[in-house]
Amino acid sequence: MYLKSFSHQGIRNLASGKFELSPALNIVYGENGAGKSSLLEAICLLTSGRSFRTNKLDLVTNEEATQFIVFGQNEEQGRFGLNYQKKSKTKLIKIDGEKAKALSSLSRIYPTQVICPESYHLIDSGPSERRKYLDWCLFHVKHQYHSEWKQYSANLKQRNALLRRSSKPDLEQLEIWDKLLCDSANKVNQEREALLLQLEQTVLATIAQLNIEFCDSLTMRYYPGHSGDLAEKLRGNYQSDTDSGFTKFGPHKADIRLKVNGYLAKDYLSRGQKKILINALLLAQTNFLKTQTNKDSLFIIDDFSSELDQNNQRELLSMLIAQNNVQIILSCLQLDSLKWLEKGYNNAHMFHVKHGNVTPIKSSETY
Ligand SMILES: Nc1ncnc2c1ncn2[C@@H]1O[C@H](COP(=O)(O)OP(=O)(O)OP(=O)(O)O)[C@@H](O)[C@H]1O
Repeated sequence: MYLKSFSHQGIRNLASGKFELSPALNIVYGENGAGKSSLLEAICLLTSGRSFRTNKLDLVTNEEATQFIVFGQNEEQGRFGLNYQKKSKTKLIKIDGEKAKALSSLSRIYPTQVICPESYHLIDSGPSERRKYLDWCLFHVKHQYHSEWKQYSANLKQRNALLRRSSKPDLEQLEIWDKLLCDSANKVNQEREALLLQLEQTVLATIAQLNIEFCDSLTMRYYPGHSGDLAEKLRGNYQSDTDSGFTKFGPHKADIRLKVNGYLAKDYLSRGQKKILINALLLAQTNFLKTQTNKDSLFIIDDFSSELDQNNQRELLSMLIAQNNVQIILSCLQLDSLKWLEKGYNNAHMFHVKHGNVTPIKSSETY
């Protein structure tokens, strides 16, 4: 299954448009400021309900427009889309003529991976990016996980509300909420830990396929957001949790400890090496998903040539193309850097972007 066609209206500097996509490789090219990232962002909004550049949808909406609309079509769902209204801040999601409540119904259709300058947060930033990485897999692989996580979040919210009610801990009430929180935390931790063990094997296999020797010794370990027993940890911190009005320990603070040669990847690897590892981590997720659920993925790569050197670009793109389960949409400034692809850029669908206008171009005319 792949995204066959895509249409957009009211997105940043882009003029409205509709075009057909290739199930394999799609190349978006054009000068700086033409609108390439905006186009990729629009596709990402359709397939994940989110932008990879901002969480403020007002910024994505054309400055003179009151709304944006993105629509796509595939064989299974028919037409599906997202409409955002700037004034009321409402999002309307439609899948095959039916209204859907949550953005998650869009992201279930196409598991979407994005490689962009912000992807590097996965290694360099705090734990939340790594939790997202793990939860992304769980979301697509284990359907019950979404409700288990929602249950944990609801319990956490209640406990935090209780902490804020008074400057003295309400011991009786806290005990009740701790029990519920620990039960739901156990479920979340068990799912995450089990999945990470499996995922680590796929990551190592992908690293071997991509010949990333500096990552031979990579380990991925789950840290559940506390040491020792969670119930005890919570009990030992009643006063400090009440002072801050926030629960300090639990799966909402979990992390994946990524280590190479025994050191944290963020402290040990060079910037270039981190980029290569992140690509392998994302590619591994895609492979994992295929083996677990038979689902195909969409891979969005923004500003392809600036992110990796020529050799690594080739390794990554060749491997993505060889997957057969990945639809690729990449943007670049110039096509020269992709001339190593087979004649006609592997029959890619090509899109030239100029001053916000997207024009499909025959690949044979540009090669
Ligand atoms: N809400 C908006 N409304 C109208 N135009 C916008 C809006 N947000 C950004 N722009 C403009 O859209 C243009 C396209 O930006 P975009 O980042 O998509 O370009 P790009 O082709 O990816 O450029 P680069 O190669 O330099 O990364 C920019 O000139 C930007 O100022």
